[in-house]
Amino acid sequence: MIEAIKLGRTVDGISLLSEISFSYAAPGIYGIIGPNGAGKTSLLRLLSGVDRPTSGEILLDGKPIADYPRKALARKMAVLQQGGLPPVGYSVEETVALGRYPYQGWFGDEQEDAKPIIEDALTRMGLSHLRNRSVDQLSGGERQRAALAQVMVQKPQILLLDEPTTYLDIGYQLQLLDTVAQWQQEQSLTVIAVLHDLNLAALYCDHLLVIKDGSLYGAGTPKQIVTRELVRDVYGAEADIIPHPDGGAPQIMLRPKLIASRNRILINV
Ligand SMILES: Nc1ncnc2c1ncn2[C@@H]1O[C@H](COP(=O)(O)OP(=O)(O)OP(=O)(O)O)[C@@H](O)[C@H]1O
Repeated sequence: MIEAIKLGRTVDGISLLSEISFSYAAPGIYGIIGPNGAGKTSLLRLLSGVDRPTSGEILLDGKPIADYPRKALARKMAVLQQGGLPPVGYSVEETVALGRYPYQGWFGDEQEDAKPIIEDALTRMGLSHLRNRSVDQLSGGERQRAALAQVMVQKPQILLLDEPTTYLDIGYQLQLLDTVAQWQQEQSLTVIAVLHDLNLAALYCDHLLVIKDGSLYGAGTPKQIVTRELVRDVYGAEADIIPHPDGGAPQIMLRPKLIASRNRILINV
């Protein structure tokens, strides 16, 4: 269980986040949405323990996150950073294996045999054939999949994802989110994901948190949250909302101001 209590963060006198509270007790996929600069990444950095809140606190299974030693925290929580892995010169397999560090002693030894765990992650992410390739020779999408394989072998209970579909084409966006959703169900994970694409957020998330100007704008199921009013108030855009044919998740049909007149011109050409 992860609980945020009146979280706030101020940097150099500027408030980035204020009074953010929520509590995720059950496993599921929890999305964080909001416009550019709203404070989504800042919130994720607080949840992961990278940054400290200037007010409020985060409890992980009832204990303040700041009280967890680094490796103990890493056994509970893994983070897929925005942009995935830095392009360092390790092979894909070595990079994925780095995810086992919370289980290793001083000399890199560990009690469990990690090989099958690493093998499983490489297979699931379609990386087996690239195992010996240097990470800096991967495409952006392959690097993102290697980053997910790395956090998979970390075997967390909570997975934080910051824009996991960046760099991915639509096929790989679905593949990555399907993998996360399957993994979430198999392991009863709590996934907290910052997502820009509202249609994907509505399709994959059980619950959405909307951040606007550093404050909580709304929270609820995708059907409650993804509305015409949200698109207008939060993003300043006009849209129709259409239920997805499979399951009815709300999907956004954007209505740019110029498109109607532009279409008329194109029809006349
Ligand atoms: N260390 C910092 N010092 C000062 N301002 C910061 C710092 N980190 C972030 N900000 C500012 O805080 C605001 C929120 O940033 P954040 O990255 O959390 O937004 P975001 O919702 O993730 O945005 P995006 O969707 O564009 O990635 C932005 O205006 C950003 O410029």
